[in-house]
Amino acid sequence: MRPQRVGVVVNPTAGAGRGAPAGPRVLGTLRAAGHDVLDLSAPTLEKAAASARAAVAGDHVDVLVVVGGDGMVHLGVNACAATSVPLGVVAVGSGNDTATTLGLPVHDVDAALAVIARSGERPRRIDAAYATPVGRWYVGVLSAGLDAAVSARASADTRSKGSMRYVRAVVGELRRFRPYGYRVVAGDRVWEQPGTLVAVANGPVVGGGVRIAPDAVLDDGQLDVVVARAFSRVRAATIFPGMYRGAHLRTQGIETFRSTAVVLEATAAGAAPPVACADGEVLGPLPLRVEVRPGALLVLAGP
Ligand SMILES: Nc1ncnc2c1ncn2[C@@H]1O[C@H](COP(=O)(O)OP(=O)(O)OP(=O)(O)O)[C@@H](O)[C@H]1O
Repeated sequence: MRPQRVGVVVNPTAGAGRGAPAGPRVLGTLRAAGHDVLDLSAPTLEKAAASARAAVAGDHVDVLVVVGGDGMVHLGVNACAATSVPLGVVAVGSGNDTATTLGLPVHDVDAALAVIARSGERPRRIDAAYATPVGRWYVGVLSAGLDAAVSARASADTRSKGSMRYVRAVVGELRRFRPYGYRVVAGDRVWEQPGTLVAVANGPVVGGGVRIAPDAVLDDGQLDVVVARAFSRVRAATIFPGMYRGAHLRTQGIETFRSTAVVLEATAAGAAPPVACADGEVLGPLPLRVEVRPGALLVLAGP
């Protein structure tokens, strides 16, 4: 990559603190390569997102590099989508689902920087999904089902550590689970019933390796919608492990369909669906409309 203006956003808390040492290494390596590096990091996610967006929108950077997990990719997507500024990813998070899907190095700062340097002149164009009325982009998966409730509970749990936090969240949400009332409209297809899960996938993976939409492709101009009917708590718990391999799609009552736009609504036929999250970050409550914007994002991910 020829010397240019590179904006960098570091999440020092990513990957249980992996982001902290990765930050100075990324900044130092890029500066040593002759780039004009602008550190856009901030003490909070909101401030970092605002400074990244302002730098891209104000034409202060030619490239944006995020250092962290899927949440930082989400931040980068929301700054770079529908612009000509490509996004580079140094994946040091806990899940790194988007980096994995893009075939990027994970937990290897030097290898990630090498990919960024190599792809600088030839970024890859991928689709991004745009959700309204929240006005947010995402690249991975939007979830508005039991998995979203679990991840919201896990993020709110500040007492438990590491994977214990996730285990507690699964147990807690399964205990209180009652099927949610959904109406999903995708093209001329309407799916309306009490259900366990609704996901709108641009990429295939969510939640640190769960292959929720194994056939989703980042640059096919389509969204893969995955819906699951109302399952009992026990049945939901037995289906879950197979989701890491995508085996859930063989389960009766779980369907998938493709569309370029999807509307998700809550109905009174079940409990209120959880607040939706996308790329692992909270997005907002239903109703939501999601539309794929083909080729809206440039990523430094090699050819
Ligand atoms: N200074 C900061 N800048 C950005 N995000 C921050 C900051 N401090 C804390 N965070 C939190 O970090 C979260 C994003 O974490 P990120 O996704 O980068 O890493 P991770 O959670 O370890 O990885 P993954 O999402 O891949 O599992 C945000 O939701 C935000 O709340």
